[in-house]
Amino acid sequence: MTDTALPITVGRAGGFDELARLFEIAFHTTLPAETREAERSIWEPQRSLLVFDGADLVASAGAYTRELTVPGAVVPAAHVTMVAVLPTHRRRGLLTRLMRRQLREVRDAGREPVAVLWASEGRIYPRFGYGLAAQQLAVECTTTELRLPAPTAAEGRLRLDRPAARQAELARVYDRQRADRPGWSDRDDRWWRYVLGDPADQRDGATERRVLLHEAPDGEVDGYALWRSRLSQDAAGACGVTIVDEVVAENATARLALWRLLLSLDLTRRLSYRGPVDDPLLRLVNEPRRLEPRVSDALWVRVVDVPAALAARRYAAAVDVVVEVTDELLPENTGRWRLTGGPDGARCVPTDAPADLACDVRALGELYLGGVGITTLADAGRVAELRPGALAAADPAFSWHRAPAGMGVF
Ligand SMILES: CC(=O)SCCNC(=O)CCNC(=O)[C@H](O)C(C)(C)COP(=O)(O)OP(=O)(O)OC[C@H]1O[C@@H](n2cnc3c(N)ncnc32)[C@H](O)[C@@H]1OP(=O)(O)O
Repeated sequence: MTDTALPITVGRAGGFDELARLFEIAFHTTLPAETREAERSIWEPQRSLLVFDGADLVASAGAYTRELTVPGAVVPAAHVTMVAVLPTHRRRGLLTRLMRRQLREVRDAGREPVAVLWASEGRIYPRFGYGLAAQQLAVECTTTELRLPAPTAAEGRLRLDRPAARQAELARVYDRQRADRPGWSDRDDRWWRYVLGDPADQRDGATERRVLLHEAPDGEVDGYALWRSRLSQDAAGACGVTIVDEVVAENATARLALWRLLLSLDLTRRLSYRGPVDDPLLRLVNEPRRLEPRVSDALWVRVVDVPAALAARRYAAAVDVVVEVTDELLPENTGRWRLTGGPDGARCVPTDAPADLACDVRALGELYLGGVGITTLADAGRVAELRPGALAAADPAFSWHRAPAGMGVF
């Protein structure tokens, strides 16, 4: 059943509290005051699409205006968020209408070639052309079984501080790394305040968040970790958990020093951490299986403008391929596109030439950050090879030297 009776309206400044109420019901939660203020601080009312039934807000879909690192480039990307439909109004097509409207607006504005999101459930977004572009490694492990290599001689030093006091240094390290980390989003001052905000009502019995900084021998900060801990006791004594939210290191020395401390904190026995699927931690510890890594979903990418998106990223090897794309929601994307390029740049133009490969727009989203091979998608029946050899030729070009990773749910 499709509910076309209720109109879609645009959010207004001052309207956050009714959105918060919808969010609380749809996500089975309460937003205590501090968290609510943090969410309000980043909300963009003009990008908030809302559906009212009488006076009641019953559905929403929003977006943040941010940049996303993609292989070899940084592109504007609609960061889709706050998607919720009231239980009394679900499965009537409201989300479908909101997604169509949102994609149409992003496309027509012509500024953002892709949209990106973290999904609460993986089955919601493929029908709207979103592909799972980045996975993450979830680590919940016992640290006492793990050993790291000895530090190198000129290691630098570690310092502890309050994250907010070090925002400028964290931003510098993050920005230097961001350029080559597909899936990371930019953080302006407002976003840094949000990321470092650490509302007391969200700590779930753990400490406030701390920052561990690594300083190179010349005193420059070249790595940091945001972490907190939660102490607990069992019959044998203290068995706290170290909860690591973010590790950003500019070199192997800094990374090793940070992890050596995080994995060996007194009174802790366990670690909780989310990282990229190619996280160097897997290569640092002496017993990788003891990290008990689990792969789960991270970023979903929706290619909104096929030629603009494909031309915006870089390719690891020379590529010259004609792709036949289908897109039910944004028909301008449907057609044959010739992509040429390589590590220094790319072009993507419409063509009448025969296609080498065929796929839907969701598969393009999956491929976009270089997190999965075209051959893998072909093996899953999601990309068709129309010219023998086309897959093997295109596969190395679409890959990237770093696995994509999402940096924080938005
Ligand atoms: C980026 C983010 O914000 S992610 C957060 C998403 N929000 C949530 O998870 C909050 C709780 N859930 C909800 O608010 C709603 O159930 C939503 C937003 C997921 C779905 O909204 P609805 O208005 O019910 O979706 P809509 O009616 O348009 O459904 C479209 C289709 O998707 C299917 N679908 C929608 N949500 C789900 C789901 N969670 N699981 C399985 N199928 C789903 C519907 O069955 C329907 O399929 P059909 O066309 O074959 O009948």
